[in-house]
Amino acid sequence: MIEVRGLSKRYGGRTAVDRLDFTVRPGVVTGFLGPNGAGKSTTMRMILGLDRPTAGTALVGGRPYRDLHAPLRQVGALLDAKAVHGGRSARNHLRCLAAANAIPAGRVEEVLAVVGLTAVADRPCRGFSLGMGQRLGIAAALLGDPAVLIFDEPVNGLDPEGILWIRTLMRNLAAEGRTVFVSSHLMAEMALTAEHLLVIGRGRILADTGMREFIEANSEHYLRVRTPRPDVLCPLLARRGLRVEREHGGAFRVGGASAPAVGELAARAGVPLHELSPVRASLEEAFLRLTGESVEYRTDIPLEAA
Ligand SMILES: Nc1ncnc2c1ncn2[C@@H]1O[C@H](COP(=O)(O)OP(=O)(O)OP(=O)(O)O)[C@@H](O)[C@H]1O
Repeated sequence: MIEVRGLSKRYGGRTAVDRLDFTVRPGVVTGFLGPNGAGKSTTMRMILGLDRPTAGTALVGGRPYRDLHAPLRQVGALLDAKAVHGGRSARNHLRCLAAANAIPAGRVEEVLAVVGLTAVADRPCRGFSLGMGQRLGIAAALLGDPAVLIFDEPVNGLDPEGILWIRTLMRNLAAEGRTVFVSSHLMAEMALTAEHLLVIGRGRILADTGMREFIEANSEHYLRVRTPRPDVLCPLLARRGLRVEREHGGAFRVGGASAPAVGELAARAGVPLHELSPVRASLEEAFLRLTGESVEYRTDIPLEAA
């Protein structure tokens, strides 16, 4: 379990993390989602004792990180996969970490097998691809068989096979009863991986909710309607209490009605329809709406044109 209370971090006059309160529970993958610069890495670094909070506390298994007796056995983290000495082999890198943390050498072979690096374990890490580097970072995180795992943007730059592998691994680790806390700025990826969701924007928590609840609350259904006679159809729909909004490109967005109902209404009024399609707003749109005010670096391109 990770417990964060009133956690804040200021850099000079700038607040990176602003009085965060949340709990990350075991047994599920918890996604930590926010746009660039939202404060995800800073929060994770404070949980891991790498940054000192300006205020508040972060506890791992009931203690601050610096008070853990055998940190690598209690919490494993993937922060920066490139933080490995390039001349060293994967096996040697993991053996050094194991020796420094009183972890049996046999565990190195186990984690190499889990991440699929056994065949290349004696090659120097400098020749590793991005995906292999991520796998090595994850092997190091798993080395102490910890109950808590923290992954900062683990799928960044990976190919679809690597993404699928990490997603499955995280879900399996959670199914074993571990606490799995993973950051991302990609809503669609999180929707496939996490069961619980923490959304952060400008250092503040914007949502702390089950993924299913988030999807249900934010997956808006509507119909996209195109007609050469909007002057007839739109007032007809509005009179029935339906929400009608004009979209870019001349189509209309109709909420609160089924496609057959709108089709029959149009037919009875003799209005031709050029399009009548059910649409489900993407989770990415819901995420952008939620964090829209908190994005640090924005362009002024409207959502639908982007
Ligand atoms: N060492 C530092 N000194 C000054 N400002 C910092 C430092 N580290 C982070 N910041 C600032 O704190 C804010 C939060 O940064 P952080 O890296 O935690 O965000 P993030 O959500 O992890 O973003 P990203 O997805 O881009 O990694 C940003 O405005 C960043 O510029």
